[in-house]
Amino acid sequence: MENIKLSIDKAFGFVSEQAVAGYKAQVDDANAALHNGTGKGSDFLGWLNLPSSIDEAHLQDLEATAKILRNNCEVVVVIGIGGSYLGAKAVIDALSNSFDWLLTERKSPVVVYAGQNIGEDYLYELQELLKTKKFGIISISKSGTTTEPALAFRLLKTQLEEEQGKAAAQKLIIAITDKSRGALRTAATQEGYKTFVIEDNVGGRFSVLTPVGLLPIAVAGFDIRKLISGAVTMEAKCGLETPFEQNPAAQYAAVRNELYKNGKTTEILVNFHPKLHYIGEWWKQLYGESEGKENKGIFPAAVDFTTDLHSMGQWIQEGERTIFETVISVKESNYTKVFPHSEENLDGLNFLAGKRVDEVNKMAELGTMIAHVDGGVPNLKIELPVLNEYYLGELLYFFEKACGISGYILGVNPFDQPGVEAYKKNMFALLEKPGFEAETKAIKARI
Ligand SMILES: O=P(O)(O)OC[C@H]1O[C@H](O)[C@H](O)[C@@H](O)[C@@H]1O
Repeated sequence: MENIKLSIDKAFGFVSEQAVAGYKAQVDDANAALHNGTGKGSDFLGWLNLPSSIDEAHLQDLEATAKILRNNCEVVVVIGIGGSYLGAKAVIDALSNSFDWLLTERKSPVVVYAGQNIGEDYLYELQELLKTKKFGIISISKSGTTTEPALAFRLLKTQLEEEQGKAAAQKLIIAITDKSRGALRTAATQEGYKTFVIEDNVGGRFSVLTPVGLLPIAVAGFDIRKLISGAVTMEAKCGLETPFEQNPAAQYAAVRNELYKNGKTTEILVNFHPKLHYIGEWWKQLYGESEGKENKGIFPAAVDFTTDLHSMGQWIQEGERTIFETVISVKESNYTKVFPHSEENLDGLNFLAGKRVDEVNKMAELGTMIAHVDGGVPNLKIELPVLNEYYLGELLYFFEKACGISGYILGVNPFDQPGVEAYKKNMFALLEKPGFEAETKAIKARI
């Protein structure tokens, strides 16, 4: 069976193969530190052996819960922010019909999201729409105290209870949170919601293969067993037994650190498949929060090609030479669409007649890679044989493992995010949250 494949040879005009190979000892140490729990943040390594440790009872519980929502809801609102929604959205978008919400003969509820912003119009419009739909809620927050999802949950819980009555609403709300701490846990216990636990040792951005990602993905009708099975394959392939040269996570971690050392301070994750946009968003959180600290870290950016070649393409081709690209390429499309011949040939496109759309896309991909490498942009490539649950599972775990190794090579703790607290403190001070009196006074004096 094929696996996702990493190619790093198009970086070698910019950094030497020898220099990348020279990371072997460091990478092996980093990988060992992860597996032995001897590195920074070692109390957050629950994701490391997670795929292979998921048991049948847990899967059945997830599937049974998903079934209740699938049978009773036209719309399921996933409430969460950051790691508490990006993984689910990335996988669901990657696997869904591009026009999912317009499909009339539905087999699965439409999954929508809330609590990932504080948009008043967004929440108003969502609530208006939900007045006409049978809906359920999956409320996700590891800490159980994050403002954005808490706010959305209060609004939507109230709406559901008013529309359905408290007893019926209770059956349509699932909470995924800490086992004992936080306001969401308190509410779940008090109201008797079905809950799933996010273990202490799994950070939000590494939680896609916990119920945080798995339940919404199952609700959307996708096969979480295949997703996990792909992740299990990658867990073995990126494990301690695999030598540096054959370990994709080790190779990716090594080459991106060497590129960084040589002034490539921004990594752009590229896709040529519109369904992968949110894989880029998930990846940005994973690498941004893991590596961006102590005044260092590659800045993670993402683009959708060919769309963004007509906007960001100029900058990438000729702007500051501090970037490299990591291209996610999907080898085989799921469907076939062939360009027809035209007698008039008014658009001059007869040279494409008989070719598949994907062949044009692939030539765009190849042409872009050559142009960008020529223009001074190192290119890495990750190829998925096809877009399905299994290879997405491989991809997600590959990125997680590489992130852990890469963060250790950089010398940071890849599993904390102290920097995100600063805005929260200011927001609470400005909103005069009880307990923030001194901060309120201090910040008001500054504005
Ligand atoms: O799941 P929660 O505790 O609500 O956290 C949601 C997100 O917000 C936080 O501020 C962190 O920066 C993220 O790492 C986290 O994924």
